[in-house]
Amino acid sequence: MYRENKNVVVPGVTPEQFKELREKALEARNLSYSPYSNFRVGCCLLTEDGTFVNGANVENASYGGAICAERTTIVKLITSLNNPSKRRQWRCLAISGDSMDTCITPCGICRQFIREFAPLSLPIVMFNGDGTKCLMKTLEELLPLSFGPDDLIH
Ligand SMILES: O=c1ccn([C@H]2C[C@H](O)[C@@H](CO)O2)c(=O)[nH]1
Ligand SMILES: [Zn+2]
Repeated sequence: MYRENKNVVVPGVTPEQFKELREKALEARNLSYSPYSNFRVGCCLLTEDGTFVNGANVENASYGGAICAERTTIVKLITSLNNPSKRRQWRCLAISGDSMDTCITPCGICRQFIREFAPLSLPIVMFNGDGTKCLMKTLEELLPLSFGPDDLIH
């Protein structure tokens, strides 16, 4: 099920960019504020112009207020852009948890949040704790038959 990292080829992502995505997703866990779950998650998003945006999960004393690493990262990207046409120019999204055995996968809310901006073909790379294992799926594979902005046109 999991692939050896060295064999992973992500469409549209150079091997150098892949290494950087992995490093930044793992490193971003250090930014996590997760005193309630003690479950750190890091994320890194690569855009079409080669920009890397990172983020981590931010929890709250009112537990339901937690924001996942993926949504932190996406909100950082969207609110950093002056040019709205860049909002949808995503190349790859990578995430990492601390588990060495399993590769973390995005929750349902985050899958839908990614769906708002990314193409269905977006590669999503999911790493284990030290980046030696990873899973790669497209957004469409993680969120089949999805509902998105275009569906609101009536
Ligand atoms: O893909 C995931 C899954 C969980 N979390 C966070 C939310 C919460 O802070 C903690 C435990 O669910 O992990 C993420 O950031 N991303
Ligand atoms: Zn989530």
